[in-house]
Amino acid sequence: MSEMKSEDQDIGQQIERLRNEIARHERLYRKENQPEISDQEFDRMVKELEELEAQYPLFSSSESPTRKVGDDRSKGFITVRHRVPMQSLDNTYNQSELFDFDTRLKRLLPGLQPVYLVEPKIDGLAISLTYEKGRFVQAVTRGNGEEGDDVTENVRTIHSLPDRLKGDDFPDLIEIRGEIYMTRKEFKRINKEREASDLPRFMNPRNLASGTLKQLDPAVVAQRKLEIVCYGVGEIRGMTFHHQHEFNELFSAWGLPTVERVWQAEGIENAWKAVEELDALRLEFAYPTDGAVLKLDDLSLQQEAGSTSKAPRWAISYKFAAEQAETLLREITIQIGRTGNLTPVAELEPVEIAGTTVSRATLHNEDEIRRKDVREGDTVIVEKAGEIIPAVVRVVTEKRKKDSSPFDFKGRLDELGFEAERVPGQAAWRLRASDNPVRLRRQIEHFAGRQAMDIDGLGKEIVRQLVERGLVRDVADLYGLGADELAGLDKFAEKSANNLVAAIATSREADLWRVIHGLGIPMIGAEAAKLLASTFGTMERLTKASTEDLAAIDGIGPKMADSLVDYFNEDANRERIRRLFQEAGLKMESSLERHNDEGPLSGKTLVLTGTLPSMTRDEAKAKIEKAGGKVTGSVSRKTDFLVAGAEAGSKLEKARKLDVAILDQEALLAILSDGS
Ligand SMILES: NC(=O)c1ccc[n+]([C@@H]2O[C@H](COP(=O)([O-])OP(=O)(O)OC[C@H]3O[C@@H](n4cnc5c(N)ncnc54)[C@H](O)[C@@H]3O)[C@@H](O)[C@H]2O)c1
Repeated sequence: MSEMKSEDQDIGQQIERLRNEIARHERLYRKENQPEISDQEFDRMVKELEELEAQYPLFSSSESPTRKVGDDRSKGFITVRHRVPMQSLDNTYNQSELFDFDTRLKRLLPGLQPVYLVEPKIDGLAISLTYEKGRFVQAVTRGNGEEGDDVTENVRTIHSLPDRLKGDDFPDLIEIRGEIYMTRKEFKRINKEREASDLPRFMNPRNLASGTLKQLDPAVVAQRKLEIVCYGVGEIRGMTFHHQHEFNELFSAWGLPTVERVWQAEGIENAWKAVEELDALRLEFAYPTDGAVLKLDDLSLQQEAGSTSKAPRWAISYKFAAEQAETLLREITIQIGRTGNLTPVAELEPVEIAGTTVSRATLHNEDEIRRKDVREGDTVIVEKAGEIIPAVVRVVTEKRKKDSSPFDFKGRLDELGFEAERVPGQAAWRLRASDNPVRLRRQIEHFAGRQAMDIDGLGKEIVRQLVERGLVRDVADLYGLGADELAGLDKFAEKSANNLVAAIATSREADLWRVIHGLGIPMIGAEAAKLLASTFGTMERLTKASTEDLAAIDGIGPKMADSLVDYFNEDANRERIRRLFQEAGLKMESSLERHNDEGPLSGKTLVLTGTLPSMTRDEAKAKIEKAGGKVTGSVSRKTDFLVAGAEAGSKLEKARKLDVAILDQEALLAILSDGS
């Protein structure tokens, strides 16, 4: 009996761990647009959870990610309820499961002779567009399926989306369901531009499209070209349809962008042929695709089949698998990150995957190693998808050597002499001692990098020697280095030493955001560093900010705010910043759109709309910014004032709905004159 109990406990814990891990990846994917793992790996985790929940119904829960749609809602947007919920789709990567779907449907709908519609599965973000009497009125993201974010203003920047539908035969109201995406060409263009301005690249078109759609300023959205494809409907009032394929035909007639090719297939064998045809064609489409969607064409049969809490029973997506290869895992090494995070890495017998040679793959963390039971000397399946780093998918257990034993993560850290601890509530381990030489090296390399202080000539090899010889124990020591000390390093000429001293000296003038990013504060990348620099202007003000001040900034989440406050509370970090300022003489000021925190509008967010009697919008914007205010493009709960001129439209309505204070030109000028 007691044995049963402990087995139950183990399973319960396993399920809980898996749910937490899935929730973490959902957040990374949907809210931060920075997935760590491939979609296929994510789907495998969900499947594993589904199987466990089916086997142990005791632990099933309506809150489980297997029953709920992943949530994309974010701060700064108004939430809108969908008239008809937006669901997910069941998915499979395997042909026999696709045929099982057909069998299940036939069991559910006896006598069914299915006609399937096979459509490309666009890899973007789901969107619901409301048209009233042929006029576009609102765009809402999927959100949690029941309610999503109102992104109407951002969606209006999409040129290919008509404001008015063509023709004159429209329903009174229709929710059109589609997918927002970015073309590969536009993705490449933006990344190239970012590289030229020394900004980090985006990972893939989906992440970039998703980050763009959730920008609070439609002007930024307009600079990045988003596109849209429509394929389905939610609520319809005043028009009747009988088949799914009618939507595609009608959307084209209305001038809405649709998928260029759909297949109508009788029976699952023909549907499978269509899937194969689609796979051969899909790279020619303008949008990224990650699979095919099979839907019953007959709408009355769709209704009869119904849906689960997460997905319809009458449709399924077949996803095209990422490329995989089998190879030998020689050794598991531990990589030290700049924040002291310890990541296990699989050192592999080099193998060719998707045109590149792969010799290392991430194992993510201790829990992942345990979950997959990956051991040194195992034969493993490795996968590379898109631009995501290669990952070990599973072990080929039949090829496992008899004498192998499970990998002991903690034991390996002890062997390596790492003083480390598991970060509370996370799967990550982090070094406790900040003076670990490898961590110090990573910190200095990061500090000197192009994305941070941009110190030319301070490469990995020099850093290694500086640390080994004890010349640099902290980044602040770099500024005390003399040319003679540097000239003493191996293979380092006098001229290079002088150049390096000069480059280090120049970096004293670097903008504050480079210093913030260079410090290597966990979770704070270059983009966040820029936001912080432009908001606070000086390091002194930033270090005094409270968690609430920080979290109130658009683009700084609560976890980032906590991380900053933790960093500035640690004595060693305060001392580092003091030395950088007082001894090394770093300027630590920002010339990014400087913030006036004493002006009458300091800390306030304003939106301009309509025509003002005697000021252009640009003039008004400049005056507001000079007074310390910020001007954004759309009204949200964070807006303090709406400045409304003549012919103010939907923004005025929205401001009234949200109880945002409304100013006319006179009232604005009165506030501005308070400060002069
Ligand atoms: N890599 C990660 O860390 C990570 C994390 C979370 C989710 N994900 C990915 O997201 C998926 C879950 O997201 P999901 O619930 O949106 O499921 P999904 O993307 O697999 O399928 C449902 C969605 O497909 C879209 N779609 C595209 N073309 C369509 C068409 N022709 N007809 C109908 N719908 C179409 C719709 O937006 C719909 O909401 C996972 O399966 C995984 O692939 C990845």
